[in-house]
Amino acid sequence: MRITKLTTYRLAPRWMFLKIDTDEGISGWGEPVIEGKARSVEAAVHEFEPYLIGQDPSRINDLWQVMYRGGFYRGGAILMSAIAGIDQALWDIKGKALGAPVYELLGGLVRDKMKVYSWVGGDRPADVIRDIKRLREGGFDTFKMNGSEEMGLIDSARKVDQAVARIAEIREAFGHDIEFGIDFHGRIGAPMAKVMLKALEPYRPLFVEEPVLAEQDETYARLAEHTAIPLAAGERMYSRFEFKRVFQAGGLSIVQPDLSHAGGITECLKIASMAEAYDVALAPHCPLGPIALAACLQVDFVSHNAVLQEQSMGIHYNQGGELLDYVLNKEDFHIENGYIAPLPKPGLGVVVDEEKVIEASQRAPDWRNPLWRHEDGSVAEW
Ligand SMILES: O=C(O)[C@H](O)[C@@H](O)[C@@H](O)[C@H](O)CO
Ligand SMILES: [Mg+2]
Repeated sequence: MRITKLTTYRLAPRWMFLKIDTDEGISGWGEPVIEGKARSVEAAVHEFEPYLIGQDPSRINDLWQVMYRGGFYRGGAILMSAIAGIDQALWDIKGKALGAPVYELLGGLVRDKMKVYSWVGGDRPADVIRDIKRLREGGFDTFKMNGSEEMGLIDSARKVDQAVARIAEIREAFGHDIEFGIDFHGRIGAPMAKVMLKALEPYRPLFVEEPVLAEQDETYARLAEHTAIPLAAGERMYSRFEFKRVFQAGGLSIVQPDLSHAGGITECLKIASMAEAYDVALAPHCPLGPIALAACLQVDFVSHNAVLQEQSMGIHYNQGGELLDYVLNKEDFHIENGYIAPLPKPGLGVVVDEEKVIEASQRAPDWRNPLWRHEDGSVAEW
């Protein structure tokens, strides 16, 4: 079998799908994207074409190394996302060619069902309690929400208290019938992270995510010494070479590689195994589309340390497109009591509605993340 063609489709809300065709009529789908920079990833995917066209798609390990090492310069959000989507599509082809779901090719299931959580609230969260009530009716008992709005490197007790009061209210409304993680998007620097974690501790969140930015990963170990709350990060780390630093330094209890950002299934399996050796849990990041989610699930279902799976149903980013809009086998993605079963179909397990994808890609918006500024006019982390 030989690779004949790579076709990319940018789609609402902020996704990109990749279709890889072969000369034997089997095609695979991947989702290479960085939110807000879809066109850059698209260019990177097509720059890999000369390395891929005419090659045997079954040699995923070799093609991965060719893409990673063959260009001299490597790593980073754009290149690793391009490799990620290509890698997913190659696994999809392999599974379809062999007539088996990818998790079977990886040694088989390590669990029967995977815990998923739901996002609640937006970037400036309000009405969270009402939304949690609604989502609980759909079976969810685990949630993630943003922890604060913009915060200065040194900021007021008032701002900390505001953020904490909301969490306190949620805990009081639901007691320990629900679990929630709090995502700070790196909005608080190291000095305020210490204050915030201490104030949040009595409310026992499941985890606190990106209390500080990934580029300050040396801080995680110090923060972890001051808090009993498990710390999570990883959506902005792109390879095992970056993850190795946080494993060695310690501090993270949960790593969150993104299957569409960190080199795909091939790379994330390795990151998952490294995490297991350090007793660190895995919770793949996935505020993206169905192919990205299917790729995450392949890794979850073969990784003993996978504890939680993010998914984007109803997420505030999904404006103009929902998780299953381009999926024909929607029933396979059914979530029951907060769990999803292994996707049964060969390959990644997603039957893509290609006609709809082609049609919708004609009017794809260019999603951009908001630019926030502090009161004094300086740029804030969003
Ligand atoms: O944990 C999450 O889902 C993320 O922090 C998510 O909110 C962002 O990564 C967003 O996708 C950036 O455009
Ligand atoms: Mg996050």
